[in-house]
Amino acid sequence: MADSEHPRLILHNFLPLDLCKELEFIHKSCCTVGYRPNVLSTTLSHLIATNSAHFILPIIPIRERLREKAEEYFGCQYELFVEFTGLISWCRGASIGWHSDDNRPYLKQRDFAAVCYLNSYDADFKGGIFHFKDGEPADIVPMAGDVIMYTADDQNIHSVDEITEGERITLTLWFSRDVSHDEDSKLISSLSRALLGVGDRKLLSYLPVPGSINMYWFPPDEASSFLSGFDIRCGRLHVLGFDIHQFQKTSHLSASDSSYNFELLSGPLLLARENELFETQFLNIMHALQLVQFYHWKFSSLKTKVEGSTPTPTPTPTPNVIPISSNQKTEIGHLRSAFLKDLQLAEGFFGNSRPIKVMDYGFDWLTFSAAVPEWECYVFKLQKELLLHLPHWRTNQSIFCVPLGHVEE
Ligand SMILES: O=C(O)CCC(=O)C(=O)O
Ligand SMILES: [Fe+2]
Repeated sequence: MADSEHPRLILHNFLPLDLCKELEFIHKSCCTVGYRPNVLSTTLSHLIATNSAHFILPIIPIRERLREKAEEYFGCQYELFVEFTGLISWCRGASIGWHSDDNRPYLKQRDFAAVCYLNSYDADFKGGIFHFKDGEPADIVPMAGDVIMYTADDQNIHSVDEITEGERITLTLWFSRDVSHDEDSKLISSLSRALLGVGDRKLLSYLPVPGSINMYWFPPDEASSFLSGFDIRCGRLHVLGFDIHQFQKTSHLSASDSSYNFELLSGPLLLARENELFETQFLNIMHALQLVQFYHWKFSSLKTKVEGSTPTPTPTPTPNVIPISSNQKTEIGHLRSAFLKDLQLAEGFFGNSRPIKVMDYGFDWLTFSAAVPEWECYVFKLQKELLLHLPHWRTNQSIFCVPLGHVEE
């Protein structure tokens, strides 16, 4: 498949599709504006910093398998450290010209790259084809579950075509032979700090806390004034048909008073859709977004449950939905114009993808409200697993899968 001048490896169907969907959910719930134009990213350190460290867990087994695969294929058994792990998405307009991945003085420690495609060309986005400058295979059409690995030096100069529609999502890792660039030790110390005393506030510990507002503003150079562009979290909610409403109205909203409005995203919120308000309170914008993304991820199974066609139908609570008053409608409109200054830009950035059309087709609040307890179970289980893993990670100063057997629900 590869020659010795261009060491590279292509693995088809390396990741199961349900895992790809899970990672997509994590990214769409937690990402910030990224390191390149029109790129969004979710780093492991950001997950830790925003009280979402439990989302690291689904990534750990893949990370381990990829490191083993790289060591085996490139002939460096037990020599590699993970230098960086991140979920990365490229939205409309993103591209990268010919480059090697170690092409900056501060990137010289990078020896190998692994890119896992979490969604597919054509079905989920257009453009975004990967090209190697020399050697075979030359062109890689991203397909969910496939992985490419290559040396980070100039034996594997590559480029990615511009994304013209949709959002192209990857899990990307770089490996280094240099232990001083091992990300594990840094992650373990921030994890230890973040989870200190977690036992005392167990019930709150899996609820996300937003990072600073400018991390979520697109384009990033507008984040000093917030006069144009949009908040990516509100943008994601908007393209899925949701608006936000302030839980408790404390004073008259002014769309021009941005600092007041931005604090509002860190406080309790309600979700609205068309002419209805869902009365379940969310802790902040991250919490609301996570629920919407979870609903989106689990849509089919939630729908099946609610419709009672499973052998043991789960009883679902009646959703607390009320009609929106005209005052509330005005307030919702104010929030929308404060956080989505450029509505068209937001729609173009995230829009036109298949799952959005699927959701439009079958939305109902009953199914949505069924997502709330399911989401709680899911994050609580991850949180428990994390707390069981952490002592082992601390002892070994390494992040790895600990065979813990069945973790109680
Ligand atoms: O996402 C890809 O296919 C490759 C991205 C890339 O070349 C990079 O991030 O350096
Ligand atoms: Fe690259």
